[in-house]
Amino acid sequence: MLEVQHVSKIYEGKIAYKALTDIQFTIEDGEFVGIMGPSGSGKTTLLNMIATIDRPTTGEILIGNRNINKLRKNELAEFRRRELGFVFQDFNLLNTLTIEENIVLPLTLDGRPVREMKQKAAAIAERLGISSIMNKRTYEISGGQAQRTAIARAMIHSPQLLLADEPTGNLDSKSARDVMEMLEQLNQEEKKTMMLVTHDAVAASYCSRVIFIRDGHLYSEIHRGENRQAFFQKIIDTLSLLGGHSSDISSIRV
Ligand SMILES: Nc1ncnc2c1ncn2[C@@H]1O[C@H](COP(=O)(O)OP(=O)(O)OP(=O)(O)O)[C@@H](O)[C@H]1O
Repeated sequence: MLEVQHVSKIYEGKIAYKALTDIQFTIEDGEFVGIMGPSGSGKTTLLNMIATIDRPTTGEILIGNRNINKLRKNELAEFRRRELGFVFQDFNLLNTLTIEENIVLPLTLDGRPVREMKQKAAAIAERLGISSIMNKRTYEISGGQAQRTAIARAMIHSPQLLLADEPTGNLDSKSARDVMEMLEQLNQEEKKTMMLVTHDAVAASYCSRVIFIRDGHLYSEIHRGENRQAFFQKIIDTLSLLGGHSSDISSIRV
């Protein structure tokens, strides 16, 4: 599904900075993978390249067997809109629209018929437990509901790959857990392929695999297995070996 092949990234400037060095990994169809690492380790840089927002200096990225670095600008925009879904820390919802209008936005951009949009929105809202807030505005809903809305919007066009950047960053621990359980369910029951960048070890413990990067290098990866609590502990242990600031490691709230 996703192949990151020998990817390096140098930010040119007065002093060139190598943010990523020879990163190589694969995400299979239906996997749920977390990316962790100390602040400045290159997580956002990596995500931006997979999101087709930025390009590697060397190396290739393939999504569903398509080499995204070979797509032209207009092809890229379409690829991003149709094949990828995005969930961000600050939800990125439009305040002037209702929840339903926010959810159908990707289909609106693709010019789909209104009836089809409403049907799809109703189905996904039901799935995510937000049917009752469809006519509300963004300022009338909670953070957890806002993130569920953002997930609904990211999934409504059935993208190949869902990318999430600190999706629990602005949520209290209860809402964070709800959102992660939702993502876990979408992954397990509907086999959605997901990649999540996070500082939050609890959020990462819902993934099936976590890849750690340090100073722009791949450091290690660990697999979850059956027990999420044990996986959380393994994540904490790896983070402490990785170093970085203690603020990078979220407080313990399994
Ligand atoms: N546009 C840019 N130009 C130059 N250097 C950059 C640019 N963007 C990021 N960097 C540098 O590349 C390194 C990796 O940054 P990146 O944002 O990918 O880290 P990160 O792991 O996402 O950090 P955080 O967890 O704090 O968000 C950092 O040292 C950063 O200063």
